[in-house]
Amino acid sequence: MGEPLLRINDLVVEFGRSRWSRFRALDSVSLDIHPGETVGLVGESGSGKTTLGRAVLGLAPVTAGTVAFEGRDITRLPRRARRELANDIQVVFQDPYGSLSSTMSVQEILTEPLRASGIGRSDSIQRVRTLLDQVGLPANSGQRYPNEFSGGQRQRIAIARALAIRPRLIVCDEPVSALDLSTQARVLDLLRQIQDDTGVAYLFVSHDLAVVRHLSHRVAVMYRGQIVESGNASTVTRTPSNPYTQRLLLSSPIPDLNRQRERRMSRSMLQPQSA
Ligand SMILES: Nc1ncnc2c1ncn2[C@@H]1O[C@H](COP(=O)(O)OP(=O)(O)OP(=O)(O)O)[C@@H](O)[C@H]1O
Repeated sequence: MGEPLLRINDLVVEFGRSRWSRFRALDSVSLDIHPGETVGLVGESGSGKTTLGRAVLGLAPVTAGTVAFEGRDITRLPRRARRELANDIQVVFQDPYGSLSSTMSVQEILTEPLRASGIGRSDSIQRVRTLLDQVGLPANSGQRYPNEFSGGQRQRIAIARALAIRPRLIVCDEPVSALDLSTQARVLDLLRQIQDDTGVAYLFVSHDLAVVRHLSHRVAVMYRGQIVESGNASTVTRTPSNPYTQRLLLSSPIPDLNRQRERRMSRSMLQPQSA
């Protein structure tokens, strides 16, 4: 494997002002992500997954360690350099309802990052068309507003926005956990399709081992701010060696999302797919 796209090295994040109230949310975390790779990050609530994603985005108070993107230290970038980095690193959040402005049309939502990166009006219009097509939304979606779409469709809009300026890495923080199972599977398939087409890498945060297995090449398991196990996605999610991962697996047995979806579809005999 060549050079990693992202290298997280011995990262420490602490919250709290005083020495006595300080809480270590990340404790010497190291993780690499390679171009075009999906690394799933699992762990129970409070284990530090979101904090790690936020640290990559420059949104967490890093006490020690480094985050490097394509070999460049991005741990503590000044605001302007961080804004420029948004061309390369984007994010998709969990909540497809709260993460999109309700007063902006889809066209405006998708044009905003294009304009911010200096892309002209006619190129933007063309790019929005391509993005809508890429995420499987109708061509006339641009004139509509987020509240006119379902949760799955909104998440497609959020994915289109993240893709707008062709990032190399997307931090996906629980991007499907607000969606029902069959919609989850379709959005995950979309993320994989986009990765095949564009070579984007994902840091995929989820508490759900089934979701992570569905999409990831490698999986890292977090427990109390540390990565306790990492490796090939199938090995970690089927035959984990760490006792904590084994407990996690027992507490959330993994259904096969595709098989569930097939069962559901054969039951409902192909209702229109709106997600
Ligand atoms: N801004 C903050 N100030 C203080 N503590 C915080 C802050 N953000 C996170 N924490 C703490 O850091 C720990 C890790 O939180 P984090 O949100 O990263 O966990 P998580 O694994 O993503 O959990 P969940 O699956 O519930 O989202 C938790 O104990 C949390 O309370």
